[in-house]
Amino acid sequence: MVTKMVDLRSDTVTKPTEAMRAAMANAEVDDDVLGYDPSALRLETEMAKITGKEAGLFVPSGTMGNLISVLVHCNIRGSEVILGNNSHIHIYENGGISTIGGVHPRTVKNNEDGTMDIDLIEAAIRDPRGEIVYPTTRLICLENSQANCGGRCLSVEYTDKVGELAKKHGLKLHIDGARIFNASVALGVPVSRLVQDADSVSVCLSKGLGAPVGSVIVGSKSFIAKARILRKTLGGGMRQVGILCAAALVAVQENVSKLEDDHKKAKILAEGLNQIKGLRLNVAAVETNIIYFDVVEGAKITAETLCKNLEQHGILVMQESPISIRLVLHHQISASDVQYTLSCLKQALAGVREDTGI
Ligand SMILES: Cc1ncc(COP(=O)(O)O)c(C=O)c1O
Ligand SMILES: C[C@@H](O)[C@H](N)C(=O)O
Repeated sequence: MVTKMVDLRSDTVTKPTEAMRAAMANAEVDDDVLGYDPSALRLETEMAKITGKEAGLFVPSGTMGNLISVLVHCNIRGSEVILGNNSHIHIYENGGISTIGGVHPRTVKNNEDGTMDIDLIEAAIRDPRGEIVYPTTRLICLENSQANCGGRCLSVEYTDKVGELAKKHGLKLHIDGARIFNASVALGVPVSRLVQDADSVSVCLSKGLGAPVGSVIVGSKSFIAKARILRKTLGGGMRQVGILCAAALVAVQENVSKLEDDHKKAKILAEGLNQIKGLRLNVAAVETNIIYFDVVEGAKITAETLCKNLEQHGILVMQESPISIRLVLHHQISASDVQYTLSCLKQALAGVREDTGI
């Protein structure tokens, strides 16, 4: 009988803390579509201040935050956005920028470190002289930290270079900052400096910060005014949303300081995984709270079987491919959970044949 649950599927799985529940129960609320919900206004003001932008807008999800941002910047038919081939917007958002917004994606290969080569981004920008045949490039999207590359952090120097490139070509820059706080903590750079050149940022409160719901888009006042209208168009306008914003405010106030511990636990887990025969990963690539590892050919177990084995021991993980598994740390994973996970993995891989050369 499983006596312990260790949920490493994602940092989206956290449950609201008692402080969040109390804040929700006592939240000051009003009609947010009419622009009067005091808790929403407080959260939006706080997020604008933290990110160094003029204004913010609470949205139900990071997916909607990215969609609204892209559609505001690319509001003319035939617009094209340059984004990573391994980006969340391109892979996990149902192609919403195209299916809903009619925006054409132009992907550039994400490097292992989450970046896209600057020269390849520039080469992807359409030549205006070809406008009779080409879409028109209007936006560049970055993702920091870059989830599918293993939670890798984009440096402030790199982000500034992309910002300069966007300005040089009259383009806008959006940052999918679902985990921008993780990047800020890992790099030791304030969020406001990391996103300084961005025209818009979508920040998830429901990931490492542990809020039950929501994201905040930040940008200029005029950008946010357009985003507010589009949020309503998409059905994201909510009434007494202060109930959710009150929990999100607690998350911002109480959980940013816990992110460093998430990263430390991820590193300890990665180093432990690296000692287990049959598993392969790059420990140096673990910069924040996300770990990807492979179950190598020749190990006596497949990734699928290993996930089932772990589940039988109360450990939930995400299988990402026939051989790779993702683990995501968050503030509700303890140091003993990390050790328990390692002991279950060691047990599952015990007896890997020496001749596998792994
Ligand atoms: C990098 C990144 N961007 C955006 C999202 C979308 O957020 P949501 O799940 O709230 O739609 C996620 C994950 O959920 C993500 O990992
Ligand atoms: C899978 C993806 O959509 C989600 N953002 C996660 O990282 O869990």
